[in-house]
Amino acid sequence: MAAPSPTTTHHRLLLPASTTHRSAALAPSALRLPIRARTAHGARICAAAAPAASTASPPSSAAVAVEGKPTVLVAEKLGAAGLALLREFANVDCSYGLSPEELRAKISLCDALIVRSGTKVGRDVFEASGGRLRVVGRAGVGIDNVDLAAATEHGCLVVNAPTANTVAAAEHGIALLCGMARNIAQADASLKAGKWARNKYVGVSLVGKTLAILGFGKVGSEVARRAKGLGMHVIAHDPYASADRARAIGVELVSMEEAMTTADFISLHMPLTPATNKMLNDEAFAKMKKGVRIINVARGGVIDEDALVRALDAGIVAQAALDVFTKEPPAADSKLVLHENVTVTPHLGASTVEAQEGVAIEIAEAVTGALKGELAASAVNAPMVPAEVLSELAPFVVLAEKLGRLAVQLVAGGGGIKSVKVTYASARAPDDLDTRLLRAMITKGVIESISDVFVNLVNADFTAKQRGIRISEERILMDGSPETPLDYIQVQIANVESKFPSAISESGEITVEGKVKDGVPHLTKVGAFEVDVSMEGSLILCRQVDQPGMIGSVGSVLGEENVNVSFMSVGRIAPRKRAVMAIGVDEQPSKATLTKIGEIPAIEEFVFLKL
Ligand SMILES: NC(=O)c1ccc[n+]([C@@H]2O[C@H](COP(=O)([O-])OP(=O)(O)OC[C@H]3O[C@@H](n4cnc5c(N)ncnc54)[C@H](O)[C@@H]3O)[C@@H](O)[C@H]2O)c1
Ligand SMILES: O=C(O)[C@H](O)COP(=O)(O)O
Repeated sequence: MAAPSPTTTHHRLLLPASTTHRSAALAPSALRLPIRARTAHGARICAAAAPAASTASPPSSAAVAVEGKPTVLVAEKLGAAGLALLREFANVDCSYGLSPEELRAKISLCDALIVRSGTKVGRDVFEASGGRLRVVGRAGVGIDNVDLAAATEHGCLVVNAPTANTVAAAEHGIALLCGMARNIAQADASLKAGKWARNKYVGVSLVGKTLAILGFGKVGSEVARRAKGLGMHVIAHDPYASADRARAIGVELVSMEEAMTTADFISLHMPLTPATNKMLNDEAFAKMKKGVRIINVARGGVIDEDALVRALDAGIVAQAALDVFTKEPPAADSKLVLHENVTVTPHLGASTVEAQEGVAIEIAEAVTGALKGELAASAVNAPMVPAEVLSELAPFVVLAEKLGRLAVQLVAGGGGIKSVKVTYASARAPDDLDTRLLRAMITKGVIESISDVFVNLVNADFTAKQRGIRISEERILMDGSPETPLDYIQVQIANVESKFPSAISESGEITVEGKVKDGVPHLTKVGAFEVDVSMEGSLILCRQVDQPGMIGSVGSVLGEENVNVSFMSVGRIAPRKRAVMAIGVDEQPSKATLTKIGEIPAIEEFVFLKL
């Protein structure tokens, strides 16, 4: 029998560069998420080689880049405390005000990018990064300036800083509300222009008026609390908010219709999404009470700005106070900005000293954590797996990837895989076992073995779908203690031929099964044959006639080439019939040695696999 050529894999590290040894996969560091790719830290980092930043930039702080450290490009102003945190871990290149071309040119030298709302991180940026960019940190809440789909497709994690600027944005909303009601900005400008126009700037009172909050999230609820303190009647519309939470603040959740028709003031606090884009349009303004006043510290795009100008001109909207615009900065001749009944600020909602320090720390922690391979609590394009779940699943994560890699190496030809079925056997109730990470790792094991695509938790599902591979999951409820999350994991690949036909189960799929024993992943089943080998190093699977001396024959062929056998296990259907022998080896045997094994008369088929 001709020896099969050793199967090569494209395994890339899941682990930080400091834990590159294979056995480290079982160390606590293995808990770290497979976010980072291609260990960019091996790559040469030289900010000086990057194109010069625009003249608006401060001197590059990564001028003395340390080799082996990741590079973080900070493209917009970030608080000092955040920069200090970043510098402890990475080469930090502060290049503010880059043009899109400059950003594209620089990005292939960066492992992470930090932006605020002023930098568009589109598909072009991910494409230009050449796969090196692993994390985009949005130093703020709104992520509408980041192409999340493109980030996901490129396996790039996007994290934001969701909490640190909440109060600042709410305070700015209240400032705009009060300032608008009392014409503060207009009166200030008028007095400075030498006028004393007391009659012109008579305001309206807030007490007893109805404020409708659209988007009752973090900022919306903080605005509500403060508005209640001003004696306003506060209602809110948010299809996803809990009525209990609203009630606790003394706010009634209402329909969009009711909010539109009853409010004296409307304050916007929803994210910009396809669903909220131009939510306030001609139709919405037509429903509003004549003389309504609008505050927007959310995103300009949630208002149809031309429709707002029409509503202002028609007197439907008495006044508007706007911090955000569809296009920022807006055109110098913007009718909306120049409208006498409109008060504007240049996107200052998050701009307090305190909020910016907080945001900088929040995003620096999220980005460095992600670069270290940890799951970020503020990830916006990856499923969140709580730390305790991650900790107990750690050895199963390793097992899952190895089973995926093993199963795919058993496929004759490697391509043409359409369906992978994963079975999790556990004593836990289905809703008590989070399998997303395991599924991602099996996908990684399968796809990285047959392609050059890098797979991580961010892009696993997308990559499988893109390659037309359906990953289905099934649960088997076992008797026993739910203490251990899983008894075994089985991976099956259907409708393919195998280069080791004994791996095909009775139901016709390539089947491998594994368990974790003492924290170490073990292969426990191949096809219908039960084996038990630790999944380390490489593996030779032989199917032979069950007869004395087989272990010795194979062992001595390996011994002749000084290949160390780490484990050996024989699974058989019945004595003296067929058996499958699984042999773990520390070194890769040469082709000649594999040929010799194939020539042992009782050996009917065999395969060499990398784990
Ligand atoms: N001007 C600024 O500087 C500034 C500062 C912070 C936040 N923001 C903006 O404010 C937005 C809200 O921030 P947050 O921290 O409160 O976010 P959040 O996620 O806590 O709240 C957003 C709320 O909007 C709701 N929502 C979604 N779709 C909706 C719809 N169609 N109608 C009504 N409500 C809807 C969500 O259910 C959620 O409760 C951000 O997305 C950001 O764009 C602006
Ligand atoms: O979404 C946000 O967090 C705010 O709009 C703040 O944006 P900024 O970071 O550009 O000030």
